Amino acid sequence: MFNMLTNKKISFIGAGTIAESLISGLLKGKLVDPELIWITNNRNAERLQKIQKKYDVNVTYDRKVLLSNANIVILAMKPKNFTKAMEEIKPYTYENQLFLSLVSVISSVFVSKLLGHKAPIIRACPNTPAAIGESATGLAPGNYVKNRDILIATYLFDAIGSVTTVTEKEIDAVTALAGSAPAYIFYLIEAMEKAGEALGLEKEVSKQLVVQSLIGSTHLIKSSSEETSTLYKQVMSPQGVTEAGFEILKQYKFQESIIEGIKRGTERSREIGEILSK
Ligand SMILES: NC(=O)C1=CN([C@@H]2O[C@H](COP(=O)(O)OP(=O)(O)OC[C@H]3O[C@@H](n4cnc5c(N)ncnc54)[C@H](OP(=O)(O)O)[C@@H]3O)[C@@H](O)[C@H]2O)C=CC1
Ligand SMILES: O=C(O)[C@@H]1CCC=N1
Repeated sequence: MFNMLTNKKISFIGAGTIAESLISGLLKGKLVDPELIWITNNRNAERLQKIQKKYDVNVTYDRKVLLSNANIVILAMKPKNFTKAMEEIKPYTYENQLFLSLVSVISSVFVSKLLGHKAPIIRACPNTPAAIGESATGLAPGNYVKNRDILIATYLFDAIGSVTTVTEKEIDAVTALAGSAPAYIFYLIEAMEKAGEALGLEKEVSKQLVVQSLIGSTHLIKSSSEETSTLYKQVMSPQGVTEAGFEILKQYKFQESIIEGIKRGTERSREIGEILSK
């Protein structure tokens, strides 16, 4: 299949967790030439050197060099650093560049306002499994986006996992659900590891059992047409081991806490967007 990223210069504003996940996934998938990846950060020169050494990409603090002839600009800084970072790049940005904003809490209207021109903006919320080509990404086309821009963005994120296109109104929920999901899952794994250890199992034995159970369960749910509730009820023998455990989960409102957590995350995403877009 034709590689839509061939010969495209991709410039990253931000060299942190999610930027590295994307770079790792793109290079592992041989989608882009490291020669055409450029990256900067705020001031952590040691971090930039580490990224350059590990991935053989280009690093610079010269925004003009970073952005000259860039086809795709990936905004990967934290919301609190967004405005300053945009002020620094604005003079070197052009309307024919596609902006993929991973700062998914900030509206495309605000991004366009800071750019001061009509470059296409697509809000994207990947997650850290992008590093191994397993991201769950939500894409929300923003301002001045043409079909070709969506095709390129979809191609890029599809190559490092799965992509779902949503509206800008939905991206806050996607950020809280999918962007944060790896943290929720690792938190669950940690709890199950601790349970194993509390019951006298070796830490590594607990981890191996829990992680493989998660891998198996995700593969099973992906290949099954059954309802999720059916899949967990199939495990439960009446008055058995699992049912006894579920009584405690229900007593501690396990599902309610997850639902409320993701709702709060969605709220927080909207709050940050509103605060920063003033
Ligand atoms: N982490 C995740 O799983 C996900 C994160 N996101 C979003 O991605 C964005 C980045 O998150 P994450 O990677 O975790 O954050 P990190 O803190 O790991 O990385 C942020 C990066 O932005 C850089 N930066 C700060 N100010 C500037 C500036 N003025 N110019 C250029 N670069 C700058 C930092 O540089 P320095 O180190 O020098 O300060 C750092 O490299 C956030 O908006 C987050 O909401 C979205 C989905 C998932
Ligand atoms: O926690 C955060 O704000 C970012 C967005 C989703 C994952 N990390």
